[in-house]
Amino acid sequence: MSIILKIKKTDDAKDLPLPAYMSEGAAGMDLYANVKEEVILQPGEIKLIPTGIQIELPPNFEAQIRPRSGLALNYGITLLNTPGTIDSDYRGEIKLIVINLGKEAVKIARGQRIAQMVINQIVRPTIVEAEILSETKRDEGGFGHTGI
Ligand SMILES: O=c1ccn([C@H]2C[C@H](O)[C@@H](COP(=O)(O)OP(=O)(O)OP(=O)(O)O)O2)c(=O)[nH]1
Repeated sequence: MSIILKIKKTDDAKDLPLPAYMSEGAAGMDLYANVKEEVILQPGEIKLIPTGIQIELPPNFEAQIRPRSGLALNYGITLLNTPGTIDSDYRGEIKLIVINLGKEAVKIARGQRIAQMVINQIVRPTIVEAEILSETKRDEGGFGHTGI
């Protein structure tokens, strides 16, 4: 399926590249850190890192912002709320809630590829309150009920 994703750079990010897919089959496009100068994240520290982009998704689509595995494995850098949800009616700058779960301080430079964004189609069902739900063999069993 091919859709259009409109991306607007914020005024302070005109020099950064547009997000891009880094390989032919990449699911996520990499997002850049729109920080004025280098930011240091101490172990355990959380910072809101702007990406310099605002987007317009078609209705019934969402964007998920996710960590990059290399940064997670090598530095313990991840997104606290992964996957972050970007709603189709959100027009603000996309920002990343970045946390350093590693043991060392980590530097984030301007223009660094800090996270990735995956576009998904979503289903918004009509919500119906019900007193009775259909019976199943599993019934209320869960949380390892079929064995570990
Ligand atoms: O990591 C994130 C998560 C969200 N957003 C933006 C886009 C999203 O559409 C909006 C609201 O996010 P969410 O629904 O997760 O936040 P909320 O805490 O439920 O706030 P709201 O009441 O504004 O929906 O904030 C980001 O830029 N980064």
